[in-house]
Amino acid sequence: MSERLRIAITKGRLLDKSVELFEAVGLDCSPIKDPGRRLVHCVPNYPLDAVLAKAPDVITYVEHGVCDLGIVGKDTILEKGGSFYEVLDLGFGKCRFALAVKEGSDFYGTYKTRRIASKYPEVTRAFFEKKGMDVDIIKIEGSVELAPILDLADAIVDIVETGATLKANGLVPIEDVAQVSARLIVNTASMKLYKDEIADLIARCEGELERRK
Ligand SMILES: Nc1ncnc2c1ncn2[C@@H]1O[C@H](COP(=O)(O)OP(=O)(O)OP(=O)(O)O)[C@@H](O)[C@H]1O
Ligand SMILES: O=P(O)(O)OC[C@H]1O[C@H](OP(=O)(O)OP(=O)(O)O)[C@H](O)[C@@H]1O
Repeated sequence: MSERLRIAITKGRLLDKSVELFEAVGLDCSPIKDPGRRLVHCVPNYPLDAVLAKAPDVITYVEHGVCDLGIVGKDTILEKGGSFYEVLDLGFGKCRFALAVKEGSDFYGTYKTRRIASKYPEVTRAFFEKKGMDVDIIKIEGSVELAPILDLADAIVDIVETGATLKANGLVPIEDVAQVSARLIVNTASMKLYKDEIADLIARCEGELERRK
């Protein structure tokens, strides 16, 4: 009798593509496709329960072992960090972190300490530390593009997918910070305790990702 695993899946953008991948490898995800307000769903034909959570909480549940696996964006992993195995790049949820400024501004030309607004202060801090630049970082919770428009910041570090939001708000990306996509992560103890069960799910996903190439 194989153990019943529990996976935390990021709600929102990544949920549909996660369901698509699991259905492609034979898991019946019909309960998850119409979740309503229910947060825990059982996959009827595979020993897996799905927990629908906010991105940073996926990492928390996997790190604490209350979920054996998780699907979360590389952006959240870079921002929050943590102790778990990152076992697969799932190939969807593709976007990137970029440094962006108001069109026409000379970000690198000034000698004053620059102010950077971001929803991802740790990613921002690491990026500028690597460049040996001292910056002031202002944490913004969303719609980060407002910060340079309101002259709160000289630049932002934010997620860019199509570039439409930057363009619509008169901002331009001047440097890429990191590539982002959805990742499958695994609790370190679960990887040992449920090696065969986890290996089966990883192998199924790897096979499907190979077929998609
Ligand atoms: N254009 C995008 N904006 C934000 N996240 C994106 C985008 N494209 C892909 N992603 C990926 O989707 C994941 C979840 O995005 P989603 O919009 O569902 O939640 P969120 O914006 O991070 O959270 P919330 O807006 O609820 O605070 C992100 O962590 C990222 O990995
Ligand atoms: O390059 P684009 O295709 O325009 O996508 C990038 C935008 O998408 C996200 O906004 P969203 O409103 O989804 O999330 P937020 O609440 O974090 O701003 C992100 O914060 C950017 O603003």
